[in-house]
Amino acid sequence: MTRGFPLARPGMRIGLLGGSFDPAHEGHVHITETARRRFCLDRVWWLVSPGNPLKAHGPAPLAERMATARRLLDDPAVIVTDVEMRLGTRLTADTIAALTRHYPGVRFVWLMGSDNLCQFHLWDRWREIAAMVPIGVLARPGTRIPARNAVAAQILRRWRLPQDQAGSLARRRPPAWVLINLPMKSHSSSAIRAARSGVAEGARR
Ligand SMILES: Nc1ncnc2c1ncn2[C@@H]1O[C@H](COP(=O)(O)OP(=O)(O)OP(=O)(O)O)[C@@H](O)[C@H]1O
Ligand SMILES: O=C(O)c1ccc[n+]([C@@H]2O[C@H](COP(=O)([O-])O)[C@@H](O)[C@H]2O)c1
Repeated sequence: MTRGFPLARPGMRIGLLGGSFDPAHEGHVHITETARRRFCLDRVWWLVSPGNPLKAHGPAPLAERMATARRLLDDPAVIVTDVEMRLGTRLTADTIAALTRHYPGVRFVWLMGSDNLCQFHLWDRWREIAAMVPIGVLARPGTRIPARNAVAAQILRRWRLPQDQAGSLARRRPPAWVLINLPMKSHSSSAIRAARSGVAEGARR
């Protein structure tokens, strides 16, 4: 196994939660716990991104974001990793292709909040992503209903599984996806950053 890469055995079901985690928050923890349970995952990897290809401004340094994420977690089944930086990939299609090559036999599931499903059709080679791995979508305040009618959701509608089949998602041959309704948490990294800069602004006055 390559140095710095998380360990995984063939047959394991691993959820991939990609994100800027700038910073990580309770919302991430909550959807991770729900995804683990509902999709019967052995592990969830938090792929701390070197930078979202669709976001104009770069995030805080990667090491800082990883350290904050690790402090927040209390579950050995959730691994915080900078594997995208190690692979040299930023685009999700490239990351998934590289991980599938590196970890033959591992069953990866891409995880995302419903806000991301709303703009999934803007991601690079999004149809390839849907053809490579099953996708688990977790409801997020404000986008639970819009996500059902999102462009990608419409195009992929015949591969959508009912929620009561979520436990089989990792075993499914892609395309396959599920939208999970859960008690939603409104935490967001941008709100945390805005609150911090408001505090810093106040302190300067
Ligand atoms: N409160 C939440 N409920 C559901 N999904 C969430 C929540 N917060 C984050 N996510 C999902 O977690 C993944 C990583 O999120 P990210 O690191 O971008 O945090 P964020 O809070 O969405 O950041 P920002 O506010 O800067 O956009 C994304 O798929 C996002 O949809
Ligand atoms: O590959 C793409 O085109 C693409 C476009 C937007 C977002 N993503 C990925 O989606 C994940 C969530 O991104 P973010 O910045 O909203 O946390 C993260 O892993 C990004 O790399 C990927």
